[in-house]
Amino acid sequence: MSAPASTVEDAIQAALATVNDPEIRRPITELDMVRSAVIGPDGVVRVELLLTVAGCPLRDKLRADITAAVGAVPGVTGVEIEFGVMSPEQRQSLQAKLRGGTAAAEPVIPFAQPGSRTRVYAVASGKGGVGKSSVTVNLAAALAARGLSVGVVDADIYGHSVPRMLGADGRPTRVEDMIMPPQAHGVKVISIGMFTAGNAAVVWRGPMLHRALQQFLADVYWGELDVLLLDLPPGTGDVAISLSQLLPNSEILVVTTPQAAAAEVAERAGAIALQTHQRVVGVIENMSWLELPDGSRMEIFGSGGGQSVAESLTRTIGAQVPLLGQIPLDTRVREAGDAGNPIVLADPESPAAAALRTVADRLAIRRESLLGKPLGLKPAGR
Ligand SMILES: Nc1ncnc2c1ncn2[C@@H]1O[C@H](COP(=O)(O)OP(=O)(O)OP(=O)(O)O)[C@@H](O)[C@H]1O
Repeated sequence: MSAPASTVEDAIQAALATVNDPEIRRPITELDMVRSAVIGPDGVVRVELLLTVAGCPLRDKLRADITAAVGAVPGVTGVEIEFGVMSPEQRQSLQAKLRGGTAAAEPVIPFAQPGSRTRVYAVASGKGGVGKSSVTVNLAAALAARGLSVGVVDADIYGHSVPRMLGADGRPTRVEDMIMPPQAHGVKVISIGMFTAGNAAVVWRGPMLHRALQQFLADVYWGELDVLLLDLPPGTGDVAISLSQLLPNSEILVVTTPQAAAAEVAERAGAIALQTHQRVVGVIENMSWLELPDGSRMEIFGSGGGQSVAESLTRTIGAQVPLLGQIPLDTRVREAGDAGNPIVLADPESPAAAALRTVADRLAIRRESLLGKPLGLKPAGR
């Protein structure tokens, strides 16, 4: 005996509502992508689906998910899907919907809104090459592996290496003037490198950098993020200042090596927080030592840099700045980064991965303990 028609149709709608758009990660029904879904007398359901863009690379995934969900409804004998494309008006209304119903003329940065629950960490270093990007991608992957919703902005305009290190080499898709970020290892990533041709160098002045960063924060559809990490360029440049203006509640993570010369410049990068009234969440020492086959440690870059930056920032800023972790030198960190599979995932038992995970745990624990409460953080030093 077949079920009454209305019940089957309700069940089909309910099944469609379980299918998420793979990019936007919200149900296709909520996004008005399902134009029609009709069951014929033969039990075959014909679904007309509107894609956001014609060349949508995720068409096959949508087809498979819809077929599985609708095909499982009792009484359904088959599923046929016809793909169409949204009109400019439909895309505009989708964009307004994603922005929370406001077709804002001015770009709105969701993380800067009162009550935003997203923790924003800006990863800064004094010198280049200390492993800031490696630390950023590993923290992002470790936090995502804990089940948090994580985004990364590669704001290292001159040395953008985050997409490669995360293996996120897809191009962002556009819905009107909204940008859908590629994802890898559960992390949403956006980088200036995704908008430049090949390996072209970007020579931008302050106002252009500011605008690019604003666009990454406002025009990218991030969804509800638990954590947003920003990989800043080394030093105390324009991007750090712009970020503090765009996201005054962002917190700074300082990466240094144990070397005294690196530590001195790292202190300067951290001390910028005094002027920008940001909080410095802690210091991460990278390349701390190399473990030799006999188990002893060779301190290639000396020792004590991380601790000394933490102590000096604690004094300068007048608030506790802890040393969050020490990451050993390990060729596997580089190899994993080169392969687009961060070491916390590629070799989770290695000492470097364990040290990175411990730092990620400390960052995530702070957020979970605040879950459900407005953050209301007082900027350090005020
Ligand atoms: N703990 C580590 N052990 C071994 N190699 C590492 C480690 N950390 C980083 N590296 C390697 O060192 C190089 C520099 O690292 P990375 O690009 O992350 O630095 P960065 O501070 O972001 O540099 P820049 O700011 O100049 O882009 C990379 O080749 C990376 O793979």
